[in-house]
Amino acid sequence: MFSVVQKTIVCNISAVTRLTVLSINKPDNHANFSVTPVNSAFSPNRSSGLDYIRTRHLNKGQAFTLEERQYLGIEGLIPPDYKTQEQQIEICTLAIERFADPLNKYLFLSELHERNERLYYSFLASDVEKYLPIVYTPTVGLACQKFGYTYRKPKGMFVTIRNKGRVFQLLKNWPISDVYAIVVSDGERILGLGDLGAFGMGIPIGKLALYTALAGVKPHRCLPILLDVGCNNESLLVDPMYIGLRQKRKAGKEYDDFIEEFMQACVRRFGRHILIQFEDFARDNAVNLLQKYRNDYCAFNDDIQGTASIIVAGIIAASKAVNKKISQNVFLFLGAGAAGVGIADLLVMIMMEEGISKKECEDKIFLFDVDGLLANKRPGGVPNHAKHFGKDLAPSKDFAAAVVSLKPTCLIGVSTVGGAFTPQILKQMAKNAERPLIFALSNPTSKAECTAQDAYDNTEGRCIFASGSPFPPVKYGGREYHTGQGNNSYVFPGVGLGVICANISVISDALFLTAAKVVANNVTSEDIKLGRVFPSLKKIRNVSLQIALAVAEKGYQTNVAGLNPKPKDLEQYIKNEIYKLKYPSLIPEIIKYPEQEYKMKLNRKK
Ligand SMILES: O=C([O-])CC(=O)C(=O)O
Ligand SMILES: [Mg+2]
Repeated sequence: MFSVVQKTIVCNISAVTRLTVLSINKPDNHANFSVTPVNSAFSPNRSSGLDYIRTRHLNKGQAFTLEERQYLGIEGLIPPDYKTQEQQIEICTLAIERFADPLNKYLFLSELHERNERLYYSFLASDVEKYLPIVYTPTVGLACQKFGYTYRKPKGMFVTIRNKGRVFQLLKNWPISDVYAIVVSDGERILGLGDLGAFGMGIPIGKLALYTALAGVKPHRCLPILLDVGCNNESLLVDPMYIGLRQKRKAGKEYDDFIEEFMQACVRRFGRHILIQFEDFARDNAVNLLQKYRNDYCAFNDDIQGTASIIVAGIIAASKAVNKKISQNVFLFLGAGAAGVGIADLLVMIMMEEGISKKECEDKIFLFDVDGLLANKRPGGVPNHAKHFGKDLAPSKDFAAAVVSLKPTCLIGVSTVGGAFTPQILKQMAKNAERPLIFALSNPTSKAECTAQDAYDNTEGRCIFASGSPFPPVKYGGREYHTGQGNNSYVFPGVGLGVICANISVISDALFLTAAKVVANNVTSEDIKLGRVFPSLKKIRNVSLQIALAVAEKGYQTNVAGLNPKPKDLEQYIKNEIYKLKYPSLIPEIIKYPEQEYKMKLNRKK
C-alpha cells in the first residue's frame, strides 16, 4: 500500500511538471493556471497541494474528490465530507440569505470570489436576476462608497499618476501576460455618485465579473484597472479609510500624457488586440478619450456606446410593441453628457435605416443639460460633443415647459438628478402619446429620474418604462408589472466576448447597433405584457452569446476581425472559448495510463 502511495507521488511530480509546461504552451488550460509562477521550476513540496486550496482559480473547497485530495496531497486539510458543486451552490444560497443588508451580501460574494472563483461564477449564474443587483448596480455603488472598508485583496491594478514614466513596468507586475480585456476607470464619475477617486475600483471589478458571469469570458483574461490621478472629492481626501492618492486630480496635458502612456503600455504588455473598456470617466474625458483612441486601439466607452446600444434596443422593442416606426417618435433627453449624446447618435443611426435623412433624424431629438435646452443661441453655446443636436430655438431652462411645447413621445433621463421626472412631467407625457416611453436611466436607484411606480401612476398605467437600476414590481390597476433594466450589462459582456473571440481590432458603433438588434430580437410578447422592453435576465447569458456571434460576424463583414481563417462554425468556436462553470477534473490524463505503459514512461524519464 505504502509503495503505491509513493508511486502516486512520484507520478504526481512528473505529471504536474508536464502540466506546468503544458500550461505555458496552452494558457487556456485553466485548471493549471497559476500553481507555479511561469518562470520558476515546479517544486514538489507540501505547499504545492495547499496552493490548490489557497488559489481562487483552482480551489474547489469540499468538492475536491477523494482521488484529487490524495493526488494533490491535501487529504486532511479540508473537511472529510465531499460536496458536489450543486450542493455548494445550495449552501451559498442559504449562506447569503442570512444577510439582510445588500452590502453584506456583496461582501459575502466578494469573499466567495476570493476563495473559490468557479463556485462564485456558477453561483451567480444560478440566479442572475437575484445576484446581479448585488455584485453590480445598485449595490456596487454602495460598495464603492465604502470601498475602504471592503477592500481585502487585489483583484486588479492601481496605476497612479506618480507611476508616470513607469506604467509599462508596473503592468509587468500583473502576473498574467495573456490578458484579453481591461476595464479601466479614473473614478471621476462613478455611476451617478460623482468623484469617488480610487474607491471607483469597484466598478472595473464589477464590470469584469459580468464579462465572465454573463458572457463566459475567462476570468484570468480580464484585468480591472483604476487610474489614480487624484480626487476632487474633499471628504474622501480627508477620510482615513481612503485608499488612493491624497491629492487633487491632475488634468490637462499631464493627464492626457499619462493616459497616452497607459494606452501604449497596455498594448506593449498585452498585445495589439487588448480590449480596453473605458468606464465612468467624467464627460469631457469620456468623450475625448473615445474620440482619440477608438480608431487606433481596440477600445470603447461603455457609458457612451454600451448604454446607447441597450437603450436603442429598448426603443426598437417598444416601437415594435406599439406598432410605430422609431422615427415616428420625438425624443427629449434630460442630460446631454456622454451617455445622452451616445444614445442620441445611435438613435440617428437606427432611424436612418428607416430611410430618413440624418438631418431629419437629428431634428427629432432634443437635449437638455444643466444650462437648459441645447439651443444654438443660448449663452455659452452648445458643448462641442453635442453641437449637431443644437437647435435654432429660444433658449429655455424650463424642462417641464419643453415637455409641453416639444410634445416628446419618449423621455430619456441621463441626468443623475433623482426625481427630475416630476408627476407633472409624467402626466404631460401621458397627454403627448398613447404609450409614452419613459426611460429613467440614471444610476444607482436614488439617482433615477423617477421610479417605475411613479411612471405608471402618473400615466394611467399607459407608459412603457425602463430604468438603469432595477426597481421592484409595480402594482397598477390590479396588475403587477416587472419593468426592465435598460443597463449596459446586457451589451458589453457579449460585445467583449465577440471582440475577443474574433480578434477584432477596432470597435465601431456598427457593432453596438448589431448588439442592440440582437437584444431587441430577444424581447418576447410575454416580456412586453410584463412591462419590460428588454429580455428576461434569466436569458441574459444566452443573449450575450448571440451578441458575441453577431458581433464576430459583423467584424468579418467589416474587415476588422483578425482571427483568420474564419472558423467554419463560428458559434461552436465561440462556445468552445467560453469559461466552463463546472469544475474540471484535476487528475490529469497521464495518471489513467495503463500500468505497464506508465512504468515505461517513468523509466524513460530517469
Ligand atoms: O454601471 C451601471 O450600472 C451602468 C453604467 O455604466 C453607469 O451608470 O455608469
Ligand atoms: Mg458606467
